[in-house]
Amino acid sequence: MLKLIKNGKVHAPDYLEQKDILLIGDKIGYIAEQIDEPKNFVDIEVIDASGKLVVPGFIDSHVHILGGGGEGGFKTRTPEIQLTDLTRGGVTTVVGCLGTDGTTRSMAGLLAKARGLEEEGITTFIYTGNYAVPVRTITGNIQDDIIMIDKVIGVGEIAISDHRSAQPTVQEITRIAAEARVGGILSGKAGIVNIHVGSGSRKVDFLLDIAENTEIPIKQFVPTHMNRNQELFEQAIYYAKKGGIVDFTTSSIKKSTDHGEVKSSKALKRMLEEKIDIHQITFTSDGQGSLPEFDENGNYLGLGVGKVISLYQEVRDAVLDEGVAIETAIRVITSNPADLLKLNGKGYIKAQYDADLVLLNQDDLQIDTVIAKGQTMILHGDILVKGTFE
Ligand SMILES: CC(C)C[C@H](NC(=O)C[C@H](N)C(=O)O)C(=O)O
Ligand SMILES: [Zn+2]
Ligand SMILES: [Zn+2]
Repeated sequence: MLKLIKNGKVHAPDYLEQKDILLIGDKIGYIAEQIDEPKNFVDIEVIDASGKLVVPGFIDSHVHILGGGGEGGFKTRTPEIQLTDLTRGGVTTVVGCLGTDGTTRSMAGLLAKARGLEEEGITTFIYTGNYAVPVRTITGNIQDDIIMIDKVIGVGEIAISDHRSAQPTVQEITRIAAEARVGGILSGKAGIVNIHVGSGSRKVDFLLDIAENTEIPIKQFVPTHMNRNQELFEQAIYYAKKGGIVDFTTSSIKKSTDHGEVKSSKALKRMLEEKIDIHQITFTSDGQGSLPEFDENGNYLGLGVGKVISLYQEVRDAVLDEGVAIETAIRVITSNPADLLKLNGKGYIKAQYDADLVLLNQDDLQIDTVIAKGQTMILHGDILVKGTFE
């Protein structure tokens, strides 16, 4: 199947100005000043991108695709994701994870859901484990999961500094990172440890300790929710200046009880003002994850549900409200997760890369068209492909 995307302003994320892009099957074939349909040739679908920006498909590297939650009892177990929850947010690659509940949500279920979404048209990966330590794997061993199961790219989300964590020791987190790292090395994967950072006073002290006192590189960890309250966000700046990766959660509880969360778009702006390298920053949505609230004694107050749609909304706010350049801001949901998680063929508009693209209206930066693995999922605002049960 051939698709020709004409006249778009391309942010690959580097700005390539106006280019035509020829998609060949599920790959980007050619990018050139001008590509015209030959006469008397096979059928080519032409998409006119005049007045549009063309950017790489978005990567949401922390989504509870199987559903999550449960912190308020069984009725608060959140619903699993549907395909268009992802594609409406421009997401063409997702990394699924489990959270607090590793009993009624299993790794087998997470892998099956990831495979289901892949069959429905997007690219999926998963982290093995959930909040708990020891890590509940598929094969019984972290290294074996990463080496033997294609979709497993690392471990997570492992909870620290949280009243819902397993209260792991630094040694336990070190051992998990060591196993993930070697599993990654032996399989050509990132072997990243996705760390859930709670509201506890120890913040990411564990990770600074490990980076300081072991051979584990600081970039083996991706600590998420680093904008969940002001004091953690201040440490995020310090942690990034030590070379660490910082991930901000774009879904938000409106009235957060944690001394107020820092809106992701504002967090990004502040990090750039602090001269942090953009390549160390990612956004994830925590989609379908629960956003529970607890009082200072850890009593449950209520919960919301994360939304994938917030991922790009926060990037758009960073551009429109905080004055961050689009080719900078877009990196946090395209080339940065692709590079950090070693997602081959993802995150860039380049020949031979996967045909994952999003077209944005030039005037309001709203999502217009979404193409995943060469298939048009949304065209000029119309949803063309829905999930099996949508
Ligand atoms: C960052 C805050 C607002 C949300 C965050 N969500 C999760 O970690 C996922 C959730 N526990 C689940 O298992 O579905 C939290 O609970 O702290
Ligand atoms: Zn979390
Ligand atoms: Zn989560």
